[in-house]
Amino acid sequence: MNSNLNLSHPMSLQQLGWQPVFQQQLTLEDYESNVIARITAHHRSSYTLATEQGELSLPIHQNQPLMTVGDWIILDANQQFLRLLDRQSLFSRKAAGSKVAEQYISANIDTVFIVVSLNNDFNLSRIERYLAMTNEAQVESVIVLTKADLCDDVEAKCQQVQNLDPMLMIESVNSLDHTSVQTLNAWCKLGQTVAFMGSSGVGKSTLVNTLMQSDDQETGGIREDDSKGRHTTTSRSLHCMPNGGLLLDTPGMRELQLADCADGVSETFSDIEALTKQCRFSDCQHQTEPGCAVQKALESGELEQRRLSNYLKLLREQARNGATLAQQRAHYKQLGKMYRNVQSESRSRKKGF
Ligand SMILES: Nc1nc2c(ncn2[C@@H]2O[C@H](COP(=O)(O)OP(=O)(O)OP(=O)(O)O)[C@@H](O)[C@H]2O)c(=O)[nH]1
Ligand SMILES: [Zn+2]
Repeated sequence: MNSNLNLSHPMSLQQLGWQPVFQQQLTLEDYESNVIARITAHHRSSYTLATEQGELSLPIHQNQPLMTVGDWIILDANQQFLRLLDRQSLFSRKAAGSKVAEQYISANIDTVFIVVSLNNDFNLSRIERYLAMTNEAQVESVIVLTKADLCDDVEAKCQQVQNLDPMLMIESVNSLDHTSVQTLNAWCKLGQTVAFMGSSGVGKSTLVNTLMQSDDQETGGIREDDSKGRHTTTSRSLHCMPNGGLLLDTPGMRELQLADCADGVSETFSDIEALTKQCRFSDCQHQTEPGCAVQKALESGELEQRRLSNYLKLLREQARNGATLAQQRAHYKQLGKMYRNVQSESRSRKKGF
């Protein structure tokens, strides 16, 4: 398979990730004169689209529906927006500071790899939370347990995860090892759209880099050659994988962490949250305080210790992931600044300043 496929070039619908289920949404006119396009990037005022004729840009207009990377749309022969095709799957989250506005993160992903490392990050409750998110988005998920090379009870841990659900697909890998990562290629076949999620440091970037490397090409990564043969980081969010699959990688997808699941935690542990409202002190830590309704429920057997521990743990993780998110944003900002500085420096040099 050619690893130099680039979404800016003309590609077949199948190569762009078209699935047979979308076919039934097409009209005769679509076949005859309209253009089928997939959104490959979402910019401030436009979308980048991939089509069978090559890349297009579509200005964002207020009478278009809310759309996101991965969406399939129909344009007329003059490349004007006609309609959005019904989605197979959608990741969304509530916009910060708002209770109603939804932000769309990605659409029409076939498989999400939930990446969890076999060392520090290994946590069944977290896996359950990610599964809740992928189920919500209606996406098939595969649990990828990384750092198998650093773990001496891989089998036992895989079994623990399998106990959550006998139907769950689980792969353990060493993300740095090309051969080990090959098992994931079963989900990255021609036209399959995949994405990665998981906490910071579990090995998502490493996995992506290893998977993007074909045997004959060392560059890997989500970089593409510009006309001068240099590597430039593309602003596109969909990338062709050596095996024919499409990788959907956006900051939004990477940031989809437990921090976005506060509601989910409250909902899952609504019994405990109800108890906390009955504690004598509003800032009760539910440890040794007098009049603690949570401790009382523990003593009476109404509440299981395991469940309480899990709840407190998820709350702590949420706080930690929230911090990581802020740190990540600062990091990206810094990178952007550095990149701009390098660019302006090289421009100055060219001008002979
Ligand atoms: N030994 C070993 N190290 C790994 C493995 N996967 C990742 N690492 C290392 O773990 C560190 C973190 O990996 P990353 O790929 O940056 O993790 P990430 O999930 O992309 O992290 P963020 O970019 O913060 O979201 C790096 O030093 C990797 O080399 C693995 O399977 N085995
Ligand atoms: Zn209490």
